[in-house]
Amino acid sequence: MGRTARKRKRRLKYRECDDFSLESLQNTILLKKSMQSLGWKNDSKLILKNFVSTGRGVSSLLNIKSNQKLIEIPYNLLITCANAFELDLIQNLCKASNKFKAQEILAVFLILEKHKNKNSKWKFYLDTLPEELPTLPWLCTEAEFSTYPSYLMAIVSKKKWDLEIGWERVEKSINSSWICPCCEQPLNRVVTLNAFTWGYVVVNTRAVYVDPGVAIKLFGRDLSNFLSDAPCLALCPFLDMFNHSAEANTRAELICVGDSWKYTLTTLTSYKKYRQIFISYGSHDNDKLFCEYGFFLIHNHLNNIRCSLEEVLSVSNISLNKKQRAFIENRCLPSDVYVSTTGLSFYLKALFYVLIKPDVEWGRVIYSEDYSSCDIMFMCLTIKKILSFKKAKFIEDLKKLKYVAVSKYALGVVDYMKNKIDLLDIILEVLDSYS
Ligand SMILES: C[S@@+](CC[C@H](N)C(=O)[O-])C[C@H]1O[C@@H](n2cnc3c(N)ncnc32)[C@H](O)[C@@H]1O
Repeated sequence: MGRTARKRKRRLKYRECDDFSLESLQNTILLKKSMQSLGWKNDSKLILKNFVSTGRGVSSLLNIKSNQKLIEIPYNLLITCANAFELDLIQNLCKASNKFKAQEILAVFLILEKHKNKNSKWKFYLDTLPEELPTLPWLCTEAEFSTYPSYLMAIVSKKKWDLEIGWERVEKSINSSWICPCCEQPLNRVVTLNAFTWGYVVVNTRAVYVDPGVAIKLFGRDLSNFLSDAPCLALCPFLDMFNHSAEANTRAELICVGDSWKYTLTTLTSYKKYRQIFISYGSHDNDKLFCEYGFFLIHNHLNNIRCSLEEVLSVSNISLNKKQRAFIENRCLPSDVYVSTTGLSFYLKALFYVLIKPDVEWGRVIYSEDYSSCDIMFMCLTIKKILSFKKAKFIEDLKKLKYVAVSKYALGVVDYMKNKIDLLDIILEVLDSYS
């Protein structure tokens, strides 16, 4: 082993030593005890730890094998819309308004239960929820948002808009004469914008998907009069402590054992004891991870840079004839058009081929990926031009953003943009080796 490798190993060892157990915290003790009293069995000997690399997460006192059940949570420990509809206040809210989204209802439920403090039966869980919000790019100020690069703005604006519309709906439905039953304050002093943002973000970053058919069957009531979407979200104590890795592979299932339902997670990846156990939140690139969960991975093999048909056309100086346009539209070629560290995507190559060979039968070469080295060279050179333009634009966007970024959310975007520029550099290097 060389000196650099030895140093790296020492540094890694040191970092692992910095991880520390959270098992002696009152919150962890209460969480585990309460869950066990409600039927949870910690068969995999899972423990909570703070990891230098990710913050709070999960590891085990045992080696975990591939295909092993990691955790099995009884359904009665899940917080679903059904729990929310047990509260009179939530029923009144629904009667006073158009339909809500499941995420909005769960957000209000969390606020009301947290506000009850000791009187909430969910205190054991609520006490484990972070106060601080993750670095979600849609929580920035309007001034910061207006300086986001246009491609990010397009992804983030829908999330920002959904939160704003959700709050508008909730705020409008709260009657100013309603009083909180536990403290007799006006309800609109308890359900505030800040509190709603917290609840909404908790649901966004921690909820799991449950089959809405099962959720409705177990509740015994149809919720379609109150909800505009399906009641498919649930908060799952302890299970929401696992962090994500692009390398992890997990299977999540809602299963019925005897007459009781359980939410189970099985890992298809093995883990050594005491090491962090990751799960997969889905096959997400950094854009998706950042927008939905407020973090991104420095190395994520699913990362890519999207290219639009217009960019390809303008840089290659080609105009399309009718036959080419029809082929591109019918086969939806521009839908999955990107370049990554493994090169050009299937559809990007196909798109190029249709552009540069206007008069041939395209199907055979495209579907067998039988491109000539000359075609590949042209594709790589053109893409390099597009990426160089993008890089210059990102650097310019970054400068503008740095100038106005104050909140941790916009500063998170600054880091995110730097990572995106690094990705462009890596892809440009990869393309150099092809051309
Ligand atoms: C379901 S929670 C996971 C547990 C969380 N770390 C905690 O302490 O409560 C999801 C949040 O964890 C964080 N997270 C998950 N995976 C991560 C990772 N690989 N790196 C950094 N943060 C991560 C993000 O803030 C995300 O919004």
